[in-house]
Amino acid sequence: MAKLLRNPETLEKAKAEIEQTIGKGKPIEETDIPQLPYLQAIVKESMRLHPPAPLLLPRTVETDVEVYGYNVPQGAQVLVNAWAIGRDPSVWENPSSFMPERFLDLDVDVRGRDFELIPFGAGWRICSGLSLAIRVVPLMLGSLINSFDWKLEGGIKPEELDMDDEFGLTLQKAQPLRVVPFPV
Ligand code: HEM
Repeated sequence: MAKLLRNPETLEKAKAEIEQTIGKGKPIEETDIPQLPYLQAIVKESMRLHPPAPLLLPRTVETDVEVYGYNVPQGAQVLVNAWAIGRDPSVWENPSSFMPERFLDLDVDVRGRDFELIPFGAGWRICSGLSLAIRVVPLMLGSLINSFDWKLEGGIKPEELDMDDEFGLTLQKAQPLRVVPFPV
């Protein structure tokens, strides 16, 4: 929601997609999500820039291994920086720009298959709530977009909205998002 209020033209495009596909103000069902590629692209782009678990979960190396010329000894604790991977300029064009459009023609998924986008981790210990989350997050976001018009509180302009992250085991928005909903 913060990304959309910071980028009103993206919010308008998402709204238009939902209105054309489902109808203004109508409730969205889980089965509608595959028909909403732009909404899904917004979720991917938000997770690329702000992965909720920025360092995934720590791993311990079982045996000595060499990775790209680096020796990683048995017993070492390894943290995978999904936040940095999502902003790597050698992988992503204009990495810090919020551009959901980049995913419309890009076959990159969040299910742990494409290592450039791993908000749910990958491998044996991949998030076990992934199937639930990838259904619920677009459903929730789409419902918020289609049920209300949104305004930033206190006359704040979109470009003034603070988008800093606060780092920890999970990633939080440094400043809370304050918005006023208006029923459509
Ligand atoms: C947008 C929502 C979510 C995100 C981005 C997310 C992300 C993650 C990440 C990054 C990990 C660590 C994976 C790794 O280190 O490779 C993880 C683990 C886990 N997640 Fe999620 N998660 C989400 C929602 C959920 C939900 C809804 C549930 C449960 C209903 C859940 C349950 C778990 C569990 C149990 C683990 C530990 C798995 C293990 O260590 O074997 N997550 N999640």
